[in-house]
Amino acid sequence: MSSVCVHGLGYVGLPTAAMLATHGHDVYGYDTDPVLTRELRDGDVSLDEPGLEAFVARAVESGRLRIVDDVAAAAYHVICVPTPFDEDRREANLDYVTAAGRTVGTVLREGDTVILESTVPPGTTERHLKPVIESESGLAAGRDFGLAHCPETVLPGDVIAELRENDRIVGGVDARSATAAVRLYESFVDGAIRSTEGPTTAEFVKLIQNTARDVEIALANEIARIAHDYGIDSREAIEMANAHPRVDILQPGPGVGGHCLPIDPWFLGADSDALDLVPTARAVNDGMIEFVVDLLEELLSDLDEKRVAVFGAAYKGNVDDTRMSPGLELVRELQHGQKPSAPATDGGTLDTPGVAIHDPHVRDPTLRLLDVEEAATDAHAIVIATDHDEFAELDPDRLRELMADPNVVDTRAILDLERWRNAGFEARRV
Ligand SMILES: NC(=O)C1=CN([C@@H]2O[C@H](COP(=O)(O)OP(=O)(O)OC[C@H]3O[C@@H](n4cnc5c(N)ncnc54)[C@H](O)[C@@H]3O)[C@@H](O)[C@H]2O)C=CC1
Ligand SMILES: CC(=O)N[C@@H]1[C@@H](OP(=O)(O)OP(=O)(O)OC[C@H]2O[C@@H](n3ccc(=O)[nH]c3=O)[C@H](O)[C@@H]2O)O[C@H](C(=O)O)[C@@H](O)[C@@H]1O
Repeated sequence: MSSVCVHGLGYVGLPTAAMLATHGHDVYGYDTDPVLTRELRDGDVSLDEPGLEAFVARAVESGRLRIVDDVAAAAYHVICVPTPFDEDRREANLDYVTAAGRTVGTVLREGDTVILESTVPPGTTERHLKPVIESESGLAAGRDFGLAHCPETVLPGDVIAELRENDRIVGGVDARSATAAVRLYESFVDGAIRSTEGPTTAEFVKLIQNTARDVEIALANEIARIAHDYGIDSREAIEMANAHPRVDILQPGPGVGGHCLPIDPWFLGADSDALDLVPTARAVNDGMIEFVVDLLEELLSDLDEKRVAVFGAAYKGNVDDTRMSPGLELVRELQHGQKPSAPATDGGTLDTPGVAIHDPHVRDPTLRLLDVEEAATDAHAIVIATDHDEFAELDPDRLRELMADPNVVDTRAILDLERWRNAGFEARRV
């Protein structure tokens, strides 16, 4: 077993650190956010991920996972820092990767191995991270220390199982780097571990996985819009089509959220002009908000002076992550559509009298989140924007009593619409 310093204790780094500790490694969990590290030392895991809090608590209690505020020297450094998309410059923001590389460089020793897990544009490990670490440490990648990219592929909502079960791809800057990185993953991964010819291929593979899913969802979304024009239920049509052994259409919805699928296609295009279908798919997915507004207008004819309750601020069901959430995008769209006389947003919060937001999973003080009944009171329509399990259990009879008008748009096909219609609702479904 080895010593490992995990850089970044978010959705990816925290479960990875706990997993490594569970498998006998001596792990230092390092994060630059002192509030987060203090909370973690107090046993407080704020991420809404099934089983994660207990998993981390066991790793900490075992003494093998130490949450630290100062970077520690270790045989392995695993970098799990954010790589957001810079909307203005239309490129990946690699500042966190640079900072992590510098920090690693201050404690790096000959024989150590550095692994970048963050999702990055092709070429980042070789052309960006390598020179940063080399100049800070005075050591050479491949000769003095190992350097590899091993993209993370866990699905939020099932992270602990997928960390163990998913196949992994490892791309080292040389064979020794790859061997060292593979050895670390072999200690806890049940899936296959494949080595690629260099880190750039590994970076590319990760990006085409997420791009493929984004494009496939775009097809489902376009089918939903076409089906609407024919008065056909797209969900039923898709289910029928998927009975064919070689057809597997995904589910339409209000668009694609999260901080991966909507941005990774742009990372893929960082150094290539060959993207054609991919940006079109992005536009189709982003355009679904407009379609949801169209469905609302079908029900309400005019959105002026109407109160809409958006149920679901998280980007998908049963998670608390609101990054690039279609539900919040819909809220913004509805706010912009309000008459100029309507009250402006409140100090940057997503809050106007005409739009109410409810989400039982999200705890975000910058959003004025209401409970179910407050959100529904005097509303002219409810939009189900996220497929949280709780929404399938909503009581249409009670909601009808509270609402100004009983209308519902179910963008996730999670409601029993017959029951809602029997309760007096006018309903639309994406
Ligand atoms: N969330 C997900 O489901 C998945 C994310 N990824 C990728 O993994 C990477 C990390 O994503 P998340 O864990 O979701 O991010 P996150 O935002 O949840 O966590 C990142 C953590 O890194 C910390 N940090 C920032 N700079 C640091 C530095 N220089 N040194 C140490 N810590 C630092 C932040 O304080 C934060 O706690 C991203 O590249 C993301 O695209 C890949 C697969 C799945
Ligand atoms: C190829 C793939 O499945 N990638 C995963 C993805 O996680 P993420 O939670 O973003 O994926 P997701 O469950 O497809 O959700 C993304 C978005 O797409 C929407 N969605 C998803 C499936 C579908 O049929 N229809 C649909 O509209 C979701 O509601 C959500 O808004 O991106 C993760 C990442 O890279 O961060 C990656 O680790 C995960 O394995």
